Amino acid sequence: MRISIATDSLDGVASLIGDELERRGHLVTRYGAVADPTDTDWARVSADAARDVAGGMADMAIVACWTGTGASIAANKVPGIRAALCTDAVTAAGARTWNNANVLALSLRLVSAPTLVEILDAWFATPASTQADDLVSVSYLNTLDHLPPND
Ligand SMILES: O=C(CO)[C@H](O)[C@H](O)COP(=O)(O)O
Repeated sequence: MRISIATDSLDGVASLIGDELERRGHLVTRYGAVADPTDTDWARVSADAARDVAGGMADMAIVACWTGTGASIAANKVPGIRAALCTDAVTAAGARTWNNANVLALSLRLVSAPTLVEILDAWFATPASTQADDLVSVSYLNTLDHLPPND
């Protein structure tokens, strides 16, 4: 797969994300600190990676910051993106199954190297659900991109 990744620092597992993806045979595009250590704007670099997915230049993205919250919020601002902040493999599997998540957001504070491997194992092994109720929910989620606030 083509996977865009972004981090706002080189803390924790930041550098391992791209290395682990390449070890699994994915084609990785790097944004933010993992491309240039001085590029630390979590909002912009997360949106850059998410835009690759929305624009069809990447199949998925992984965005990370210290908490994971800013990275996930920024990615979710990009129309077409369903970013999920995951701290363990069970959450990652659920994000793929129920949310058809196309961006994985990570906390560099919370995710250790072994947990990163578990999360990636679950993320890539789990397809999106084809159950009718899940398809309805994800379809509704996609309409939210185009609704004015409060509608
Ligand atoms: O978690 C984050 C945003 O959600 C950032 O990684 C955090 O704010 C970065 O802090 P600093 O600029 O002090 O390194």
